[in-house]
This record gives sequence, structure tokens and C-alpha cells, in this order.
Amino acid sequence: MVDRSHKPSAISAKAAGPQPTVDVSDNGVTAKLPTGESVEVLLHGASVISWKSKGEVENLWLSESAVLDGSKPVRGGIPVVFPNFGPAPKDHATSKNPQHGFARNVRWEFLGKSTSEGEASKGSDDSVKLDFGLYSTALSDEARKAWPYDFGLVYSVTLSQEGLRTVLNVRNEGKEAFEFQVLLHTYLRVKDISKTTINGLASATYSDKVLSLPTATQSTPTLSINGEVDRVYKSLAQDTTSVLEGGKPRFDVVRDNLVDTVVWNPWIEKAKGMGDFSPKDGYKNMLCVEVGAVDGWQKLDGGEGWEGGQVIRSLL
Ligand SMILES: O=P(O)(O)OC[C@H]1O[C@@H](O)[C@H](O)[C@@H](O)[C@@H]1O
Repeated sequence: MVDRSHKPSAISAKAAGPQPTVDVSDNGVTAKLPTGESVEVLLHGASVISWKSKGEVENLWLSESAVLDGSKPVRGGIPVVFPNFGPAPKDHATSKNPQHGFARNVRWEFLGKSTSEGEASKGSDDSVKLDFGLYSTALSDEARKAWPYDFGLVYSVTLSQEGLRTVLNVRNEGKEAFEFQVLLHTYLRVKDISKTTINGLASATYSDKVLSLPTATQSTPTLSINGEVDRVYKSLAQDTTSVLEGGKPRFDVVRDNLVDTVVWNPWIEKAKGMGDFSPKDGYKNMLCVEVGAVDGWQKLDGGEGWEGGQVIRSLL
């Protein structure tokens, strides 16, 4: 029977409510939820450059002199590191690639958005997912020569009230196997690095680039940052790394199919040496907690796929 009561159904009542907005420009994509959260992604490197929680709190640190015109990687936000982490090793197929690979330094394609309505009964929120793609066919001849594999990357950035999810899907579109590393180089914004601590790394093995130590063990349950830090924590048992401010939870960074985490803060001298790092005392307001698969290599046979990512929760 046709319902002529004109009572809105639960579904249409929800659909009639405010919807997420997505603005696409030549340079990037911005999405905003009706509850106030927002995310901004540059097509250059598919770099997330802003993620705000309800109340307009910016969660990511972006250098005031970050170069956003596509001529170099973005200093801040979340650059995507692929297919090599750090300087490419001489004896590997990535050896001709730049530091941290090419993905953060090329223009990606916006593939589209999808929105989903939350269901209170399942404890889920409204969310908006933005998909970005990068294919070997879009690389310059020079970049293709340096790393001559056929690949397809899809990077999905999902904004919800719960937090920000960023997931990278890698496909080997060719016949020949290739090896890669992945890192989501997240610059978290903190109020005061001297009051910031990190939990979730206890007893983990790490390499320390500042002290040139190939192997060390995290002896304290909590890590404080009192100087330059550049460590690769490997094969972490816990999937969550927590950042606290003044002892209060500020961020949870949850890894999915990624077992390593880099902790980086350049401190005074290294910050001075980076032309695109400002203000120069900006190291006091940032902390990189970078989830990845960077210890050794992921091997992907022709036609195969791999996926890994993170959810960052802002706990204010
Ligand atoms: O200056 P880049 O290439 O963005 O790299 C920044 C830092 O990135 C971190 O992931 C590395 O562990 C550091 O060694 C490096 O200095």
C-alpha cells in the first residue's frame, strides 16, 4: 500500500540532513563533515595538508614555508613515501629513485569520493572517502626509467568523527615481481614537544639514525623527546602508538598491515638546515609518527596487490 502520511522514513529523514561537502579544485580536494571535521588533500603527492577536528582544531603540522606548487615534496601534513624509504640503497632496484621515493613528488589523480551515513546503532559516524590514484603510465620517462615497473596505487583518505584513515593499495600491473617500501610520513601538530610523550613502543627494537646505532631496544615504556630523534621502530607488537600531551592522550595512531613506525623530530640544528622548515622553532610544535613497512622490502608478484594504512584518532 502506498504510504500517503508524508511521514519521513528514517532513511529519508537522515538523507535530508546536512551532508558532507567535497570541493575539488585544480590543486586538490577539500572535504568537510556537517559536524565540523575537515580534510584537505593536495594532488601533488596526494599529500594531506590539513586535518581539522570538530572545533577547527588543526591536527597536522605544516611548515609555513612548505612548497605547495608541485616543485618539491611538502614539508608537513602526510606525504606518501613509496617505493623506497630514505635514500635508496645502491644495491637495490630502487637505487636511482630520490630520497623517500617518487610518490610524494608527482601529481596524483582524484578518482572520486564516496560518502557513507553512520548508523548510531553500530556506533559508526558519517564519513567521506576520497580516492587518489597514481599509475606508472603517468610518470615521466625519466622516473619510469629509474624504476621500470608497471604499478597502480590507490590512496584512500577517509574522514569521520572517529578520525582520519589513510590507506595505500599497491598493485603490480606487470609480469615481473617488484619490491617496495611504504611510509605514511605524518607530521602531528603538538602544543609543546617538551611536554609530549609517546607510548606503545615499549621493548621494541629500533635503529637510531642520530646515534648511528643499527640496533637498540626501547627500555622505557614512555618516550620523551629532548633533542633530535630519528628512529625506526621495527615489527611492533602493539598496533597502536599513542601521543600524550602533559600526560593526557592527544593522538592514537593505529597501524593496519604495517608493522614499523618512524619517530622523527629534527630539533634545532636540522630544522635550521631545511630551507622549507619554518618557523625555525617549529620543531617544538611537531612530531612525526610515521607508520610504514620500511624494514626490508615487500615483494609483489605480477598481478598481485597489497594494502596497508593507518587510522589517526584526535583525542581532544
Ligand atoms: O627531508 P625529508 O626527505 O622529507 O626527510 C625527512 C626525514 O624523514 C624521516 O622519515 C627520516 O627518518 C629522516 O631521516 C628524514 O630526515
